[in-house]
Amino acid sequence: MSETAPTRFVRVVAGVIGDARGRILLAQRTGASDLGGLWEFPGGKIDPGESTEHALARELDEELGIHAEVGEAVITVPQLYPDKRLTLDVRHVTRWQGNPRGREGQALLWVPPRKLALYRMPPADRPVVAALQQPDRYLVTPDVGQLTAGLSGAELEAAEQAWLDALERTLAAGICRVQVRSPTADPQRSARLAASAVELCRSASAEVLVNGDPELAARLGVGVHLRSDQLCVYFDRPVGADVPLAASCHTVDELRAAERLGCNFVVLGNVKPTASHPARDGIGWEAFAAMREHVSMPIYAIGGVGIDDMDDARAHGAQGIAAIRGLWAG
Ligand SMILES: Nc1nc2c([nH]c(=O)n2[C@@H]2O[C@H](COP(=O)(O)OP(=O)(O)OP(=O)(O)O)[C@@H](O)[C@H]2O)c(=O)[nH]1
Ligand SMILES: [Mg+2]
Repeated sequence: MSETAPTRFVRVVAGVIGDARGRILLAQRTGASDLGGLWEFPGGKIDPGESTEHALARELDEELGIHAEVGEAVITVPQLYPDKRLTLDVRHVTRWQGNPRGREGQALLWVPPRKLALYRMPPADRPVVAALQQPDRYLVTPDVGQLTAGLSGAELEAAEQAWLDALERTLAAGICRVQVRSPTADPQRSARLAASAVELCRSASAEVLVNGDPELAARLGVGVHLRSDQLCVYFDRPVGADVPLAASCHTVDELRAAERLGCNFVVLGNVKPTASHPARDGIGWEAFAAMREHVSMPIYAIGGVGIDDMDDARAHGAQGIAAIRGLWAG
C-alpha cells in the first residue's frame, strides 16, 4: 500500500474540563462534521497568530458558553489522519464561569476518568485518555545478571537481595508500572527472582510485565513486554486480552506491528544518549514526535531520560518516561 503524507497541517487545542467531583466533560461531534458521532474534549482549531490559551478560551466560549481559565498542559499529541496532520494540545481547565451547554447542538456528558475509555473517541484522544489514567513512569529493572556477574554463594545471594530491596524502595517512591528484565542472568535464578519481584510489586499494587517471556508471564500471572525482535514472531496477541502487553520499538514499522498485536503501550527510543552508550546519538524529541504520529497507543520515551524530561516527553506526545537508572532507587 502506498502512502502519501497529507500536507494539511492543523493545530488544535482542547480542554480537559474537570468538575468538583473529578468528572470530565466530553462533547459529541455532530453528525455532519469530521469524525461525527465520536466523543471529544471540547476545543477547536488555533487561528493563525493566535496563542494556544486564547484559542482554547475562545473555543470554550463559542462551543459551551463558558469563560474558562486555561490551566496546565496534559499532553500534546501529534497524529496523522488520512486527510491531515494534527497536533492536539490538551490543557486542564478546572476554573470557569457559566454553565457548559452545547451551543452548537452537540451532546455533553460528565464522565468519571476511569470510564473515559468506554466512549468512542478520535485516534488522537487515545494518548490523552492514557495520560489522564495511566502511570507517567515505567520502571525497567536493572539487569541482575550484570549486577551479579562473577559472584557466587553468599555474595550472589546478598547482591540479589540488594536488588529486591532497591525494587522495594523504588515502589515506595511511587512507581506503579514495572518491567522485570534481566537478560544476562541465569534463567532459573532469574525466574525465581522475578517471582519475588512480582510479590513485591503486588503488595505495592504495581502492574508488572516480564521481559520477553510469555510462558514465565503466564506462570506468574503478569503481563509481557516483548523485545523489538519478537514483534515479527507473533501474528496474534501472545497473551489474553486482559493481560498487559507492551513492546520495545525503534522504528515506525515496529510501532505499527505493536499496535496490530494489540499492545497496551510501548516504549520508543533511544531518545537521548544513554550512560551505557554515551557516544551513540539519541533520536531526539522531534523524531520521537514524528514517529508517534503514525500510531495512537500510549508511548513511553526511553533512553537517557529521567524525571526532569517529563515535560518534554508530554510536549512531544509521550505518555511519560521509561527508564532503568532514571527511576531506580539503587
Ligand atoms: N476539539 C477536539 N478536536 C479533536 C479532538 N480529537 C481530535 O482528533 N480532534 C480533531 O481536531 C480537529 C479540530 O476540529 P474542530 O472541528 O473541533 O475545530 P473547530 O472547533 O475549530 O471547528 P470548525 O472546524 O467547525 O471551525 C478535528 O479534525 C477533530 O477531529 C478532541 O478531543 N477535541
Ligand atoms: Mg470544536
